[in-house]
Amino acid sequence: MTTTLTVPTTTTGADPSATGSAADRPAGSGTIEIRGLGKSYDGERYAMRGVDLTVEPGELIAIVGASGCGKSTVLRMVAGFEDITEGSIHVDSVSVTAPSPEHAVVFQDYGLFPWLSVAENVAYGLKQRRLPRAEIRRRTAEYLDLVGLGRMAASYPHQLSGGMQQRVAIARVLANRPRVLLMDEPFGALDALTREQLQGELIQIRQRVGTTILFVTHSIQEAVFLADRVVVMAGGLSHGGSGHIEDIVRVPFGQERDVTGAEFNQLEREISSLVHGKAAA
Ligand SMILES: Nc1ncnc2c1ncn2[C@@H]1O[C@H](COP(=O)(O)OP(=O)(O)OP(=O)(O)O)[C@@H](O)[C@H]1O
Repeated sequence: MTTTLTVPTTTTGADPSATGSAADRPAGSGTIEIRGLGKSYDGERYAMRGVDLTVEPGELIAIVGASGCGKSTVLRMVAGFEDITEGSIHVDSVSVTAPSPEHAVVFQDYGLFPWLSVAENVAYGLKQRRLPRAEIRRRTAEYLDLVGLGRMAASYPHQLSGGMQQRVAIARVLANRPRVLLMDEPFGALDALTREQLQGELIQIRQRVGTTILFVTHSIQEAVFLADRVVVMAGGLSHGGSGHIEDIVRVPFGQERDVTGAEFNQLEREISSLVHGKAAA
């Protein structure tokens, strides 16, 4: 990947001209506080344990780590899909106990309803929430425009490429104006070029809406390219212990991130060493 894109270093300020963005919310919205979080699936062994993390409003945090260390478990617990065995999660001081459009997830497999048009997919959650029709129409158009699919509103998912389907999935979640956006390997099913393109688009979307994002990825390069901080998880049941946070690495780069740059590659290597438990190169 040779892309050089503009990335905000501190992103608490959403584009104030963006209508319906997180900028509409009071200052300080979009905080995730995770304290002493642990999960046991069998009531005996902990898949992950002792996870402490505060995500600031507007921040993009990437979670990386070897398979089985508990990345998705953490994300699913923040989403409210999994019971918390020990510890707590709060989003804007509200305890997470169940799924909610306030902390919605974009998954790798898009999850669109094939029998609904693109616009109907985006409108679906808004209808469930019984928003007024005019508001549903307005938001659907606004968020489809945000992801560059305003002209595809009447199409059906099978008529779209994988990248376009994932953009619809992002629009559908953002139309609910969530406090936090959770993404579990969202670009993992895409070819390399489309993945690169969607990474760039996520940066632009983020600049528009300013939503806090928690992003799980297997790609260290993707993490360093997108994130303000990279959470490195390690361990896990297959290593005879519990998954845990090994380190949290701040990405010190400014607005331009060149994935071919020496400093970028050095940080990738350092994070890779943390993931694989080796001394930094
Ligand atoms: N529903 C479940 N029931 C029992 N064990 C589970 C369940 N979900 C996950 N686990 C176990 O919890 C541990 C952490 O799984 P998790 O999917 O969170 O890891 P991960 O870091 O996201 O892995 P990967 O990178 O492979 O997606 C693994 O040992 C896994 O087998």
